[in-house]
Parts: sequence; C-alpha cells; structure tokens
Amino acid sequence: MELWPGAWTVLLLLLLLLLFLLPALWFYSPSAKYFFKMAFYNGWILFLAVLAIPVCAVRGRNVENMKILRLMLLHIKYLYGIRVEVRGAHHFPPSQPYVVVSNHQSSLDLLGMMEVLPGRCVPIAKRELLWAGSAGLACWLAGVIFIDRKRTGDAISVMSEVAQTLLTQDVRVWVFPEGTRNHNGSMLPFKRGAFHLAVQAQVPIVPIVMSSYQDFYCKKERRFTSGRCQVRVLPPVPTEGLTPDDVPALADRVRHSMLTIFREISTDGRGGGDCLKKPGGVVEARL
Ligand SMILES: CCCCCCCCCCCCCC(=O)SCCNC(=O)CCNC(=O)[C@H](O)C(C)(C)COP(=O)(O)OP(=O)(O)OC[C@H]1O[C@@H](n2cnc3c(N)ncnc32)[C@H](O)[C@@H]1OP(=O)(O)O
Ligand SMILES: CCCCCCCC/C=C\CCCCCCCC(=O)OC[C@@H](O)COP(=O)(O)O
Repeated sequence: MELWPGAWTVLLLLLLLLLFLLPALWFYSPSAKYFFKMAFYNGWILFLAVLAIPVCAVRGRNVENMKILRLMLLHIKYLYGIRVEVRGAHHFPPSQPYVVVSNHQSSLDLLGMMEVLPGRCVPIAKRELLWAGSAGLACWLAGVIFIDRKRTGDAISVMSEVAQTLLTQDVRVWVFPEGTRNHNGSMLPFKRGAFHLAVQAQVPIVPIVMSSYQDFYCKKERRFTSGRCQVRVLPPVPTEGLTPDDVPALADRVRHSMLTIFREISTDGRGGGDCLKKPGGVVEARL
C-alpha cells in the first residue's frame, strides 16, 4: 500500500504527541490518572480472561474454574499498591455449603473478594456481566450464577434452584445483598434473596465486610491512589429452624452487624461519609 509521503511525518508527530501528552496527563491531571487506572483495570481483567478461557474451557463449565480466575486476579492489588488485610478467615465453616453476603462498593471489590474466596464458591452476578466480552465468558465457565434483576420472578426461581444446588453439589455462593454498587459510605437496604436462599437450604450465612475505599478511591472526585483495605469475615449466622417469615428480621440483623463493623474498620477519617468534596473543600458526610 502506497502512503502519501507526508503521512509518515504526520504519524510521527502524532506518536510524539502521544509520548509526551500521556505522561504529562498522568503526572499533572489526577482525573486523567484516574481514567487511565480504571481503563487499565478493566482492560487487564479482559486480557486475563482471554488467557483463562482456554484453560477453563478444557475443564468445561465448573465451579472449580473459579480457582483459576482467583489465581489470575490475585496480583492486581500489587499493581495498584493496595494492601488487603484479611481478618477472621477462621470463621469460614470448614466443609459445608453456606451463603456469603458482603458489601458492594465498586468493581474493585473483586480484589478483596479474590483474597478470601473460599473453595467451590461462586458469585451471583447481574446478567449484563455475561455480555462483558471475555470476562463474561470466563465467569460463565467458572459457574458464576447470573440473574436478571429486571425479572424478579425469574431471579427468585434461579435463587431457589441454587438452594438445591448448594446442597446437592456442595457449593457456596457469594451474594452482594445491596444488589448494586454503592459508594456512599454506608450500606443500602439489603435485598432479601440471599437470606431466603440460606433459609431454604438451611445453611449458615457468612457476612464479610470490606472497609471503605474512600481513603484511596473516590469515583466522584476521580481519585485513585494506593491504599489499604481490611476484609473482615464475621462469625457465621445459623439459619436452622428459620422459616421465610424470619427472613426480614434475619436480613436486618445481619445488615446491622455488618454496618457496625464497616464503621469500625473504615479508617477514612471521614466517618464513612460521602467522599464528594464540595467546591469549598468541605467533605459532605452522608451516613
Ligand atoms: C479473569 C476474569 C475474571 C472475571 C471476574 C470474576 C468475578 C465476577 C464477580 C461478579 C460480581 C457481580 C456482582 C453483581 O452483579 S451484584 C448484582 C446482582 N446481585 C444481586 O442483585 C443480589 C441481591 N439481590 C437479591 O437478592 C434480590 O432480592 C433478587 C435479585 C433475588 C430480586 O430482586 P428484585 O429487586 O427484583 O426484588 P426484591 O428484592 O424487592 O424482592 C421481591 C420480593 O421477593 C422476595 N424474595 C427475594 N428472593 C426470594 C427467594 N429466593 N425466595 C422467595 N422470595 C424471595 C423478597 O423478599 C421480596 O418480598 P418482600 O420481602 O418484599 O415481601
Ligand atoms: C466485546 C464487549 C466488550 C465489553 C467490555 C466491557 C468492559 C468490562 C470489563 C471488564 C469486566 C470487569 C469485570 C469486573 C466485575 C465487577 C463486577 C461488578 O462490579 O459488577 C457490577 C454489579 O455488581 C452491580 O452493577 P451496578 O452497580 O448495578 O451497575
């Protein structure tokens, strides 16, 4: 293919511009740095998923594949300088099915989740994640359970099937009972699916709390630095003998204990409040 003679000069100039512009943006614009870091986070996960897919595919769709995804993602915390400190891991029941419930601040939760993910444990995820390119396929191969949040009836019947699978195939599930990402420094009201699931299967609930990221990450402020996060595993909550009527009180009790721990371990100096800085530099606290 013949290129117009000036084209090389233009290409060279563009390349030089990129070489200077990108580092300049990185160093002088915290917002640009935030975008690069988030773009790399997603891009890197998509790339790792491409590597994981053939390895998982030869084993077929299997919860054991979650181990492969976990191993592949464990190093990401080092790339971002995030120290993940795990406490209470001894609370995981050693060999029985259970339902893990944890707070959901951002897609960075994947880091804390992979740090403590027990064997044969699969997350319940929104159906849209299935279409996230290679990551969606890798999740499917690892047995991630997808629910359609727009169809309550369907989501509930999937959860009821899961209650059976928990017992027959000895698996554990990880649910984010807030049902969506929430970075407002507190926890949204809990949806009850996870608790119905645990009561139906009569298995314990293991609550896990990840401390606030607001020290090092704030989407609204476009701030993403290195930092520290504590992942606390709480003692299992038994559900034997409980009936569907007990679910609302059970969900409230678990949420209350998680919120107490969340406030205790979140050392962001903002009281766990909203990280959004008002124009005057005042931090708005919304508990
Ligand atoms: C290398 C590559 C790696 C890639 C990454 C790998 C890792 C990937 C990690 C991915 C992480 C991804 C993370 C993510 O994607 S997080 C987003 C998806 N997860 C969730 O949404 C989970 C939490 N949601 C729920 O539990 C909801 O309740 C569901 C979804 C079930 C329905 O929600 P919906 O909003 O539609 O309705 P509602 O909550 O108002 O409920 C309506 C009524 O039904 C009752 N009800 C509920 N359930 C049951 C039940 N089972 N049996 C009997 N009844 C049940 C309920 O009590 C209520 O009644 P009442 O109480 O008002 O009378
Ligand atoms: C060819 C198509 C390419 C599509 C590219 C899509 C880019 C996605 C890239 C990487 C995927 C990273 C997987 C991270 C998983 C994080 C799970 C997560 O945090 O899901 C959000 C969900 O809990 C709640 O969602 P909402 O807050 O309700 O919203």
